[in-house]
Amino acid sequence: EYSPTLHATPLSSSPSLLLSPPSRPILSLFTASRREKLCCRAVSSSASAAARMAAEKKVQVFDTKDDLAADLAKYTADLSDKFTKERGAFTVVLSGGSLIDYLRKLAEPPYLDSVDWSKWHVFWVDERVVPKDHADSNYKLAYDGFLSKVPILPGNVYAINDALSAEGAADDYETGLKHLVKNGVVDFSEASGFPKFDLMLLGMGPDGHVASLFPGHPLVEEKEKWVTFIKDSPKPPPERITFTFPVINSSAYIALVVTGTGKASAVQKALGSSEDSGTLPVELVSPAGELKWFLDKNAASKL
Ligand SMILES: O=C(O)[C@H](O)[C@@H](O)[C@H](O)[C@H](O)COP(=O)(O)O
Repeated sequence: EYSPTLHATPLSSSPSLLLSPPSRPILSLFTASRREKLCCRAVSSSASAAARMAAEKKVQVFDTKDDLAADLAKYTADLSDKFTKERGAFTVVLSGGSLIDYLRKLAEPPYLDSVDWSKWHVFWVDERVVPKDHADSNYKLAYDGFLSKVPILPGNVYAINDALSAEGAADDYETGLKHLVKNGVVDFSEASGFPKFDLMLLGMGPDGHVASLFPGHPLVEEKEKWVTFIKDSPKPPPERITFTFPVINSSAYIALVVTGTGKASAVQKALGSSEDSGTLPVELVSPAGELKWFLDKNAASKL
């Protein structure tokens, strides 16, 4: 049995969420519709270890945000089919931020009907410690922009227990994950000793943070916990819970979705042949499985 405290509030009994206006993508900002792969190749040819790692990364740059969203939807739907067939379940980990908007095409044909949504289990790589109907809640962001538009079972949506403190919510989430690993819903990596999610959808901040793992913060070094908490996040709100790097890096697939000029320097550090590479949290994203970067041309402008 799943841990009841890990279950999201049933969506149908959450009137404040149902009444919230859906967050709509501002499509008019994205003018071009022609899809153009500016690059779909390994970046870097230097002989250093870091460059070799970069060369193994898959990087795709899209001309428009709409093109990125179309490809991300196909990528996610293909993995949903694969894991549904292989494991009978598909575990998907969401971030907050702009990522949710890029999932919008999954809630449209053909995916709305072709994806077996009943097999989806949805988690958060990080969550702000606020009520689920609060404007800062990553759950609310995902519900308004994605979850309310697709038939995922409410019992398969694992939000934090928002009645607890940051520390309590992190412990509770980790305990819930342990149950889900035990009953086989979430896969387990024998190699790392950490849960192995099928697909993690990550965003990145302009400072190179992923999840709520910020540059220079000791949480970046966490090696034992699955889920931990932060009370001094430099990005508001300050109190959050977050998956740790060992969990992130045990994933079967990670999509890093990064757009906008404000991210170009961090992208350059992570993927280019920059001298001071290795200092950003995003550079520690190095899964046992596949890592694919989805960039728009602005984020890729310094490569
Ligand atoms: O809760 C959060 O704050 C997010 O999970 C965070 O890690 C986010 O993914 C990045 O900050 C990128 O956000 P943007 O894509 O909005 O820049």
